[in-house]
This record gives sequence, structure tokens and C-alpha cells, in this order.
Amino acid sequence: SNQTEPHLNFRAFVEALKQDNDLVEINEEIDPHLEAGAVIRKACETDDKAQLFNNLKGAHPDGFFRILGAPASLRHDPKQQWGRIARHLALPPTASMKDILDKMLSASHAKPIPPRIVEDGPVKENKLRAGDFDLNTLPAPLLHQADGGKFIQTMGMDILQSPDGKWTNWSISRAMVLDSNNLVGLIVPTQHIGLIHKMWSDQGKDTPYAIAFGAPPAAIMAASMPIPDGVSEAGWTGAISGQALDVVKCETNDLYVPANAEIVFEGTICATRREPEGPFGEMHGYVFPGDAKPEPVFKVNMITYRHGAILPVSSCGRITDETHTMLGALCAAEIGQLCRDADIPISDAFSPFETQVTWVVLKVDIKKLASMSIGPQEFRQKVGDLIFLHNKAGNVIHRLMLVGPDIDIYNFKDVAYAFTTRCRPSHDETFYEDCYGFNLIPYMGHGFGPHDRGGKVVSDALMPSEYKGEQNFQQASFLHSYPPELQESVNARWSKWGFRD
Ligand SMILES: Cc1cc2c3c(c1C)C(C)(C)C[C@H]1C[C@@H](C)[C@]4(C(=O)NC(=O)N=C4N2C[C@H](O)[C@H](O)[C@H](O)COP(=O)(O)O)N31
Ligand SMILES: [K+]
Ligand SMILES: [Mn+2]
Repeated sequence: SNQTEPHLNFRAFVEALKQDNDLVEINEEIDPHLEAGAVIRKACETDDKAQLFNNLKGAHPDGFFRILGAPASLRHDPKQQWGRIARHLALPPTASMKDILDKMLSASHAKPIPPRIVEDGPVKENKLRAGDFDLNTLPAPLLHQADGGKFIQTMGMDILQSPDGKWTNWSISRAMVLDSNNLVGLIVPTQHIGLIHKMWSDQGKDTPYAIAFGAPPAAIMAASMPIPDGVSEAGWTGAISGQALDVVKCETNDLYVPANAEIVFEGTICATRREPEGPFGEMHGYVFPGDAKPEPVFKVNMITYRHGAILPVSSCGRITDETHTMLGALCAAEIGQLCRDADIPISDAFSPFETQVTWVVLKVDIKKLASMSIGPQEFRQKVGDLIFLHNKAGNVIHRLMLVGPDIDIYNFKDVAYAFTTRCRPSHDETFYEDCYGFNLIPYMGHGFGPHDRGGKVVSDALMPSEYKGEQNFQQASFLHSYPPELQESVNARWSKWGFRD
């Protein structure tokens, strides 16, 4: 495999972070029991550099494995806030979140470029067959003190294929070490990993899987995105990167994995056996100690890895980490696309981190809205039914908020300003109780109401005039209440007068 660009080669991606001065290398011994997780967590909460742990306590003599923490979290420099994520797509470090999401959506109606099969690759440099390894001896991290196990799988790419071979799905779903050669992992039935696992289980068969850790960055972005049922993320990845991804065949099953992945686990997900899984410090910022639930067992039959292998890790929780920058943002992007495909005039969509990605804010093109001659009640219903009832992309979202053209949906101050002043509680909202509910949200799975149903709302922060395509109001702000030439002339003299730049 000769794919060496950072968006198609995880090792090159790590090098690129180093070049960007966006990497801290820690060569002193770090304990994967909480210490690594604590460093990653603090870096996520302070938007500091990515962390490469080169010397984990308990690593094998050949160094297997190292850890890269927070592979897609935020940069502190406001001019490069999304730079680490931009690197996943060969976009400039100054790219905006809209540039990133539009790049991911560019494959929505493009021709897929399927992967290219190669005979060999770096991922085959070391091979451990069953009996050659004991998962308990790997430096798998305990990421939060109340976690139910060592979550070795937080940023690997789960690879499953439908029994008819027509659909190969790439996604991310957590899994922890169970014993010497088994993992136990969360399988949400409505996710594609759940749908495909059920196809095999219904035939009484275990599900062949592979997990590619340190997959090409462009691939892990597609893996984190709720692209439509039946669509292979590999082809999507090819379309957004403009070239076929090199893949190589697994040793113990017929699945293909990225040829330059850092580490690959190959195995089968048991059709029936379940073991206690979790709890895990999750994307909404909570752990409920002792809250383990039965989940399927992932048998590990084979491990292959490249020299100097690096395990990417998301120590998720309070903002901001990969469950917000990838899961939340990509889910919002797909929701915006679904609306446009249904002739609902949404020009932009984002999931604010301050909502722990439980909201998606939809920017409405009010000129097009006016031409629909539709009232607020009917419009809210149209959006809510499409996203909450008819598409899995809405499953993890519990509030859809509609806003007009003057709101910057990537700035929560703007979102809060619109929500608190333009959306009248209850009157301007449509609630959904008979729909899929996301039980990882604390007020759902650990709340007062039904754990798996309902709890959703479409909150309309569009004002009556906006349904006619106008805004009969102006923001009382510097940007909106003064002629542009006056703004320019004030800005030109600002620092000369002695104000801050
Ligand atoms: C980027 C990311 C996405 C995650 C998860 C994580 C990260 C970092 C970690 C592992 C850190 C935390 C948990 C959080 C948890 C939600 C879950 C999961 O355990 N199970 C699940 O079903 N979905 C998860 N997703 C979302 C999932 O990848 C997307 O929904 C994707 O569209 C699925 O692909 P398909 O559409 O093809 O089905 N994990
Ligand atoms: K996916
Ligand atoms: Mn999928």
C-alpha cells in the first residue's frame, strides 16, 4: 500500500500533527490505569494538543502498543479551532466546521469509489494468532475510575458485512476487555452494527467482524457519520478523498481492512452470548457506577499490527472530544442533508457542544420558507416527523431548533440568544413522545420517564415575519444596528484609540 497522505494514513496523520505543533509526546512511563485517561481528559477540557504516549506501563517488549489521545478534538488557537479534524480530510488547518461538514456531505450524491484490494500492507507486519496473545496483558486503558472495564475500543473502526456480502459497514462502537481473548461491546440495535449483527444472528450464525484501530482518518470520519442504510462507508470515503482506499484481506475471515491501519482485531460477535458491559464515561459527560448491562461478546481470533503500533483513544465525557466533534457534528450534517433532500429549506446544521450534542440547530432559508406558504405548526411537524420518526440519523438528537439567517449556528451565544428570545415555550414547540429515545442521555436511560421512547422536541425560533421571508427586527448589536461603513471606520480607529485589538 503506498497511500501516505495524512488523511489516508494514520501514521502520516500523527506526523502531520507533529509538524502542526499539535502533538505532545510523552516518553516517561504512563500507566494506562487511569493516568493516560486523565491526561487525555484534561487536554480535551482545555483544548490542548493531542497526546502520544510512547511508553505505556505494561506495553509488550516490542512496544505494542502506544496510545494517541484525542485524535479529533479541538485546537486552542481560534484560527485553527478545527485544524485537527481538518487534517482528517486534507483540508487546510484554518478550515471552518462548515467546510468540514460540506466536505463530508460532498459524497451524498457522488459516485462511490470502492476500495482497492492489495496483497499486503503495514498492518500485516506483526501477527498474533489465538493463543499468542492475552488481552489482559495489553496496556488497554481504564479511562474513567467508574468504568466497568478497560475500554480498548473507543476510536477503532468496526467492520461488518451483511451475509449477502452487498453491504460492508464501517462504524464506531465502544468495547471493553472481557477476558484473555474476548471483548464485550455496546451494540445499539438501530445502529448499522446492530442491524447487520441481527442478520447473522437470525441465521443462527456468529457475525464475522474486524476492528481497525488507527484507520485512515478520512475513513474514521465516515465511520462516525450516520450515512444511509445499505451504503458502504468505504465507497463514501473514496468519494470524499477522490481515490480508492487500499484494503487487505483479514487472516481469519473474508473481511477487508485498511492496509495501513495501526492494529486490527479479527473475530466473531457471538450470536447469543452476552456479558455485563459498561458503564463507560460517556459522550454526555456522565458515568453511573455499577450500571453494567448485558451486551454481545466479541471473540478475538487474531491480532495484526504494524511496527510501533498506535492505539487511538477517545477519553470522552464533558466537552470537547470526538463524540462531540465527530459524532455530533456529522450527525447534524446528515440531518441537514436529509432535510434538503426532502425539500425542507435547511441551509446549514450543527450540534452545539454546549448541549453535549443533544440538540441540532437548523438554519432555515426564510425566502424559500415563505414560498412554501406553510405555517409554524405544520413546518415543525414536517421537520420533526422526517428526523425523529423516519431516519436513524435523528436517533441521538432530542431537540431540533429552527433559526433564521442572522444566527451563527456555530456560536452558542447566538443560538442561546435566539432560543431564549424567539421560541415561546410550548406554544412554539412540537413534542414527540412516540418515537425512538436515546437511552445514553441521562434524563432518558437514568431519568423519570420511559428510558427508550420519546423525550424529543422541535423548538421553533423563527418569528412570524420570517415565515413571510422577512425579519421585522434588527439585532441591537454593533454588527446589525449600524451602517457597514460606520462599522468599518470605527474598527479602523479602534486600537488607535486604545481599545483592545
Ligand atoms: C466518534 C464516536 C462515535 C460513537 C462512539 C464513540 C465515538 C468516539 C465512543 C466509542 C467514544 C463512545 C460511544 C458513544 C456511543 C453513541 C457509540 C457507541 O458505543 N455505540 C454506538 O452505537 N455509537 C457510538 N458512536 C456513534 C456512531 O459511531 C455513529 O452513530 C455512526 O453513525 C454509527 O455508524 P452507522 O451509521 O454506520 O451505524 N460510541
Ligand atoms: K457510519
Ligand atoms: Mn453505516
